[in-house]
Amino acid sequence: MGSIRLSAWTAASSSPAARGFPPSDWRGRVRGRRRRAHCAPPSAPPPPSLGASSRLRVGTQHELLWDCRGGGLGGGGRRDYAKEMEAAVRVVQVACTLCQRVQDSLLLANPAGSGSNSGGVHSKLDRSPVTVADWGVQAIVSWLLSDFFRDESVSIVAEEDDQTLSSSDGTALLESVVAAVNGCLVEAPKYGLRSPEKDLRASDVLQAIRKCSSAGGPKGRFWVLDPVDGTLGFVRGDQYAIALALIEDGEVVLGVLGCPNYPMKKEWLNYHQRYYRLMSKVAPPASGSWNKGCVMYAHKGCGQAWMQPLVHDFGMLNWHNSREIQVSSVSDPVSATFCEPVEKANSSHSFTAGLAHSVGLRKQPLRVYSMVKYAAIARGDAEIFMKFARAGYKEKIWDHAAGVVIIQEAGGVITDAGGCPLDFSRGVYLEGLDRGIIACSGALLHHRILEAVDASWNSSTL
Ligand SMILES: Nc1ncnc2c1ncn2[C@@H]1O[C@H](COP(=O)(O)O)[C@@H](OP(=O)(O)O)[C@H]1O
Ligand SMILES: [Mg+2]
Repeated sequence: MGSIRLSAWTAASSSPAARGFPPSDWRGRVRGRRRRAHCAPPSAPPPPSLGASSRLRVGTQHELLWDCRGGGLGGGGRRDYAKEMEAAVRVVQVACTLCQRVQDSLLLANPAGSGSNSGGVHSKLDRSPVTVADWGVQAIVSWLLSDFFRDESVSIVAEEDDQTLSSSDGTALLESVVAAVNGCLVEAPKYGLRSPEKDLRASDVLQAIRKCSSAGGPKGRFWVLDPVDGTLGFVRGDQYAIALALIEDGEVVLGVLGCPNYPMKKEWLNYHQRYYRLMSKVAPPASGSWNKGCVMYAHKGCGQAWMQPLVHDFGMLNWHNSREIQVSSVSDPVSATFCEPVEKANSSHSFTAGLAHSVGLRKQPLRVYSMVKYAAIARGDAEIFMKFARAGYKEKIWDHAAGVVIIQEAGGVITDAGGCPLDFSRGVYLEGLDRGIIACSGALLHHRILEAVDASWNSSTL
């Protein structure tokens, strides 16, 4: 089982970030594979004082989440995506509930969380795990978004397809997915959403899953969903995320990250881990008994990112519980913490160890499953995220879209290793990605990591 060192999380500052703009020699300057010749410098978020006055309004079903001046309706012609954000946050909250229930039952069936094929964990063609939660989340997100935007066509790019469920071997699995979906949709009103008039049938669920077959691209608007990001963490009772983003004309305009095992305060992580390990041995923990997770969200150009607790079993979604998040102000490598995937098959631990050494990072890396790493950077729990996949691996847009916009709006910087913004306009893959992904709380650290990559790339085995 992969290591997770959440208990080692240090008290990195979450005070307002020192947000430098990228240095002037920002453009891709590197040799090496996958290098793009030119790219625009990454867009830096506006300082918070420049028109980012926000307030939460609570009221009708379609209330605004905030008034992001300058980016709001009628403000400089840019849309504020309030309706879309409202829908996305509510829908991700429902999805988190579904995931928590499925994870609880998986752990009850298999307390060791070995990730084996028993207890409802199945294998995809690439041998990665998939569970009822992956299909269940995809079905409810598809159904709820389509219902929320009744008059508009909703286009979704998402990770799962319906082949396994539609096959003759998939009947029992499909039944489990349908039960999980209906069990959550019936509670949609407490999240401010509509329930279906009657339970969805298997064919409705399959149709909702199938509907998520958009191929993305440079034009138009589509949602991007990773129903359970970090499935390995999910089946091991560890961190995972539900990631939903909206892309318009190739740009991520809003992102929502549901992190059901990532508490509102990092100090609670320790407690969560111990509690969960203990409880999963004796009985399924009542998901609603305490607020163990959070949902983060941001929209492009607002200069702000937000976090709210998960809605628990006896609660209702309440926007007043949201609070602003910001990246860490730490810019000294000695005090900085970097995170990376748990699985070294997903990112070279040896290469990042070399980078860490040359930049002067002293702390042990935090190895965390899923886009919770993006959440950690956005909230100031860590300063750096690095991912260097093996040559030939193509990163998918759903693994990054939501996290990228949340980090940027919280004050961070994220690019590929050549300093170019990630390109979400070219289908389901991040085509043209130069070597790896680097996210930092500030431009200074980011610049130093890029330089270290340049200096060590040619002698690496990547
Ligand atoms: N060989 C590989 N190299 C890099 N990333 C990979 C990979 N195989 C899978 N991944 C991606 O890494 C994600 C998990 O991220 P992490 O390693 O940070 O926890 C997976 O998301 P899913 O779990 O949604 O499939 C998957 O998209
Ligand atoms: Mg993923």
